[in-house]
Amino acid sequence: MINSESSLENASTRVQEVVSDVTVTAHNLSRRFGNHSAVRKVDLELKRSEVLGLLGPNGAGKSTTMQMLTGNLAPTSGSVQICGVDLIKNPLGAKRHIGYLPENPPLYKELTVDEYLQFAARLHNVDLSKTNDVLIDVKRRCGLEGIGKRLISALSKGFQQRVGIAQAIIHRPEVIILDEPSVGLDPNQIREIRDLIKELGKSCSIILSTHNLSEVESVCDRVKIMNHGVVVYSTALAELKQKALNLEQIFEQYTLKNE
Ligand SMILES: Nc1ncnc2c1ncn2[C@@H]1O[C@H](COP(=O)(O)OP(=O)(O)OP(=O)(O)O)[C@@H](O)[C@H]1O
Repeated sequence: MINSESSLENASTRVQEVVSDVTVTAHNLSRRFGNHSAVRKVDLELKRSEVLGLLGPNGAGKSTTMQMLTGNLAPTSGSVQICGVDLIKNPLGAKRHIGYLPENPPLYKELTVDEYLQFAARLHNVDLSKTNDVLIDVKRRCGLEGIGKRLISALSKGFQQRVGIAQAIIHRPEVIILDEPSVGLDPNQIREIRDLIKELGKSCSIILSTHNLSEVESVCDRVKIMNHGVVVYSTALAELKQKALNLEQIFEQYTLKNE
């Protein structure tokens, strides 16, 4: 009896752990623009410390999906839960757990890095008395030490992207959503941004969108390929490796055949 009770307790603890381990759940997510179906019936689940890549050609529906996952665009149908909070019923509660870098980072380039990050901290309700410490920490994490007084307009594209990521993580969200984080960067900047994403992925859940297969292979644990608004393929990268499958061939197979 004692054994079965304790095993019940253990099972219940395990269930709680499994439940709390999931940070993002999207079910049946769809979005129409007039008659055009931009995203159809996307299901998605993300765990802590997992990096998910959304891969797809132009117009596949990646940005639309991310805008719905971050509460920036209302879905036509479907549901999203962020850390157990329903994004549609409780948007403010859910958004507290999300950091978002949109395709066009919302930078005020006439501000210095520090001024902009202070502004971002206010927007994310960071405790005023902690702002200085938070800025020091986020600049360290994003490799922005020593450039707090520089105007954002004077920074390279790679450093501007770091500032964009810094504003997304300033409130230490559990879920980070990055829309094409390395687009327009040179190879060195791409490597640095990927290293940063890998580092962030150790403690957060990350969803990133990209056209770049090598980006998925170097930073993601799982990939979903989208085409014409639908998830057409989904796998763990470890499984691809184990089966010696080639992501480029799979991408072509699932995105070219319906062109
Ligand atoms: N506000 C909008 N109004 C009308 N159509 C839209 C709108 N936003 C996106 N679309 C359409 O929805 C489809 C999906 O677009 P989306 O930007 O999500 O694709 P994507 O995969 O992110 O593409 P890209 O890689 O080029 O950024 C496209 O056909 C696009 O034209």
